[in-house]
Amino acid sequence: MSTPDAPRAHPGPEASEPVGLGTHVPLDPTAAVSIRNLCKSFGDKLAVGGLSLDIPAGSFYGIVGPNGAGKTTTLSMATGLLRPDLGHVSIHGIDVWRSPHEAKRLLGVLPDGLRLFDRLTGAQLIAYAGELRGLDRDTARSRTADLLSALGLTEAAETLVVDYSAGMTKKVALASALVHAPRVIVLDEPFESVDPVSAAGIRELLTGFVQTGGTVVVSSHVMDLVQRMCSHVAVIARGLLLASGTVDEVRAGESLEDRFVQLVGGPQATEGLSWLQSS
Ligand SMILES: Nc1ncnc2c1ncn2[C@@H]1O[C@H](COP(=O)(O)OP(=O)(O)OP(=O)(O)O)[C@@H](O)[C@H]1O
Repeated sequence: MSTPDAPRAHPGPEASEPVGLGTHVPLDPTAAVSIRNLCKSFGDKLAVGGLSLDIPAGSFYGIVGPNGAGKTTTLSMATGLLRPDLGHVSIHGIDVWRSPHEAKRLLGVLPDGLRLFDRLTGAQLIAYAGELRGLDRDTARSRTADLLSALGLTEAAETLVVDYSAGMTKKVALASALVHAPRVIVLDEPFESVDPVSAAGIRELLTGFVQTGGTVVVSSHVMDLVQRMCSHVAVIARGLLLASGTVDEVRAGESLEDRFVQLVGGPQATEGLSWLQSS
């Protein structure tokens, strides 16, 4: 069996066949996140069709794929938010669906489209999230102040979350996911709606987390960002894993964006939109 951070596949440009670990390979307890044969359908729609992946501890792992590829569904199942039809996931060796409380203690999750208690102030929301995760009040408050400062939200600490902009809401949700000091942070599109300065601050925070041994898993559509920020990447499409490994292994000498387009298929034809041409 290959090591957790070995490349899982290097399919050629013509290949878009699913790759990955066989369903018989057991969960890897040394991986930060180990996923085996995850499947999920919504009615007739197969969203995730048997996906297996090991995310090494200490990696900054990007999950990329076109719209509707199954990224959110996979991350939701991997973090205990959505029950899989089939398959297993462990976080540092703890089975997410057999021991959800234990596994969730290790996880900080920023889901896509998260609903927050937006009638609380930013400071109240983060401290509340900390207390829900078992922190005592003083620790929750002092970590809240640290996070507000790190994310540039100190001035908005006493503002109701309902009055936050989209980017500020994203940042306060991120702070709420970090306050209990998880070992693995999973973020679905964390930079959406976030201005470039705030995005740089979030990147710095996440990079620092990885440097101290934590693991970050992030889904994104921005290939350039993933190429610069992540150590590893998995490409998924149609609910299947197409390639995974270190960013350099997956992009194989090309830009990640070019490699991504080769793997998932070229741009959609726009000939049918001739009526949209201005001349
Ligand atoms: N609750 C749901 N009910 C029905 N279909 C769903 C549901 N959630 C996801 N799907 C379908 O499953 C497929 C995968 O969706 P998912 O949201 O996981 O993709 P994604 O890769 O995160 O997409 P995007 O990049 O656009 O956010 C899509 O075809 C989507 O329409």
